[in-house]
Amino acid sequence: MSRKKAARSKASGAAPSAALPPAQQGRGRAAAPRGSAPAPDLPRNGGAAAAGRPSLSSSGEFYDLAFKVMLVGDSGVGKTCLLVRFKDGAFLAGSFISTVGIDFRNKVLTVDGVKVKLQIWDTAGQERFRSVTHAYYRDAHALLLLYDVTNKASFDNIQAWLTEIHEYAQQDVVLMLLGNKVDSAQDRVVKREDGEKLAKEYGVPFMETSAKSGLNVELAFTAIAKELKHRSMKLPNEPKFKLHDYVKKEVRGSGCCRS
Ligand SMILES: Nc1nc2c(ncn2[C@@H]2O[C@H](COP(=O)(O)OP(=O)(O)OP(=O)(O)O)[C@@H](O)[C@H]2O)c(=O)[nH]1
Ligand SMILES: [Mg+2]
Repeated sequence: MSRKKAARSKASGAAPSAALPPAQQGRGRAAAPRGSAPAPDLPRNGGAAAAGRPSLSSSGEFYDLAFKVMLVGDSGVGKTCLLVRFKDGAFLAGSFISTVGIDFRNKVLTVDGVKVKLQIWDTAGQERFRSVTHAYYRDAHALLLLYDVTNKASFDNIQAWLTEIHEYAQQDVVLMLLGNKVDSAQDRVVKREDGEKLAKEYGVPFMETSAKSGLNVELAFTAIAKELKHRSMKLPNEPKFKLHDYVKKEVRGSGCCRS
């Protein structure tokens, strides 16, 4: 199978739900040594509170399903800022503090009346932490792969990231490509059409985001949560959820600033 075809095949298939043990709730950081197994060990089968028994998150919120989402991409593309925007509704302005190792935050969303907890792992984009990141891929139910629209190299590296994802992530992982920092219109070097073309080539949903303005940030995580929820609890007579169609319908252009 060619790399492109292989990467494309990852975007399809069913992702199971997962229960998070209480120890993995809340916020955490783990800088695993080279090649070691990651701290979180989320079951890929079985589903959280699968038998209608909700679990309680560390913030006191009940949830029905829990999934692990990973943010990946070059250093500086805005992974940490995207997570902070989603979790806290704020933008981390000022000097850039590169992530060391790996960090996570939890957020519970309501998706079609179901409480879905996302445990979101923020990885370090720097090359020297790559082996740490590799160890976490296998437990991820979804991956948000980011590039920076003001940084051509980060876009050119997307193919290498997809190869890595193909190598280390589960075959049925939900994948989405995000072109971040669209608020910096004057510094843009990657056109939206180029992002769309690449995403189409690999068969993955795509949207442009801004951690600064909040554009499409909520949507990116909600779309992932919806896809994972639908894969794990398909109700009888419920129409099939189509992630690509949902993203196309809901996505906002960079001309406006709605989150
Ligand atoms: N204008 C603009 N700047 C952003 C945006 N997102 C992040 N930044 C800036 O980009 C820099 C890097 O952001 P981070 O979120 O720390 O980048 P990262 O991908 O987590 O980087 P690593 O932790 O090294 O992998 C910071 O100076 C942010 O303020 C955005 O949407 N718009
Ligand atoms: Mg970071």
